[in-house]
Amino acid sequence: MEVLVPFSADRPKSRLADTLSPSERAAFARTMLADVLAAIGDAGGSPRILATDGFDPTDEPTVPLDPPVTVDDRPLTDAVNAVLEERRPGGEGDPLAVVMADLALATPAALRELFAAGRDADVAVVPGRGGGTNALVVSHPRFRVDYHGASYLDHRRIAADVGAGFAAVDSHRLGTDIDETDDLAEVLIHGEGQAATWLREAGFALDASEGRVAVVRE
Ligand SMILES: Nc1nc2c(ncn2[C@@H]2O[C@H](COP(=O)(O)OP(=O)(O)OP(=O)(O)O)[C@@H](O)[C@H]2O)c(=O)[nH]1
Ligand SMILES: C[C@H](OP(=O)(O)O)C(=O)O
Repeated sequence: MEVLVPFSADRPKSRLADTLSPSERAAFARTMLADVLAAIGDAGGSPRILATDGFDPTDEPTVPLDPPVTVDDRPLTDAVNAVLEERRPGGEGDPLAVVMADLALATPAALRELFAAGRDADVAVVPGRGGGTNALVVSHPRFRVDYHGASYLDHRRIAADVGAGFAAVDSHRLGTDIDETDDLAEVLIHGEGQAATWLREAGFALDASEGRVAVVRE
C-alpha cells in the first residue's frame, strides 16, 4: 500500500519549544520520521514523504528506504488533498494511507492492522488522543481530509457526507502522537527505535516520583 508521510521540515514540533531547542526539535522530529518510515517498510508499505519546503534527505539521521519525496509548501490539508486528487483522476484508485511522522511508537504489526482495516472500509481512521487523526486509509474517491482541531470527528462526518463506509481503528501505538513534553514519557516507556535512543542520549529519563509519570532531563 502506498503510504504518504507528511513531514513539517521548516518549524517542526513547536509545542516542544519549552523542552528542546530548535535544532534539537529538528533532530528529534527526524528520528521519529526515520522510525515511522522503517515501520512502514517492515509492514510492507511503500512510503512517500510529503514535506514542506526545507526538507533535506541527507540530514542525519538519514531516512531509511530512500523514499520518494514530494515537496509542497501549502498547509497540511491542502497538500494531502492534492495527492488524493492527483491519484484519482477517473474517480477510482488504490487505497492511500496517510501516516503522520510523529508516531514514534509505530510498529509494523500496528500498521498492518491499519492497512487491513483500510482494505475493508472506504475510510479507516486511527484517532489520536484529543480527537486528532494520526493515520488513515482512504479508498473512497470523494473523501477529502480536513486536519487540525477535532479532525477525527470531521473525518467521520466527511465520510458520511460522501457516502463512504467508515471504520475507527483502535490502536495505542498509532494513537499516540508525540506533540507535548509529557508525550516524551511514552517514547521512553514504549519506543524501540531511534527516537527513544535520541531522547536517552539527550539526557531524558522517566520521573515516576509523583503523580503521572513524566520526563526529566539530567
Ligand atoms: N507536509 C506537511 N506536513 C505537516 C505540516 N504541518 C504538520 N505536518 C506534519 O503532520 C504531522 C502532524 O503534525 P502536527 O503535530 O499537527 O504539527 P507539528 O508541526 O509536528 O508540531 P507543532 O508545531 O507542535 O504543531 C507531523 O508528521 C508533521 O510533521 C504541513 O504544513 N505540511
Ligand atoms: C494533523 C493534526 O494534528 P494536531 O494539530 O491535532 O496535532 C490532526 O490530527 O488533525
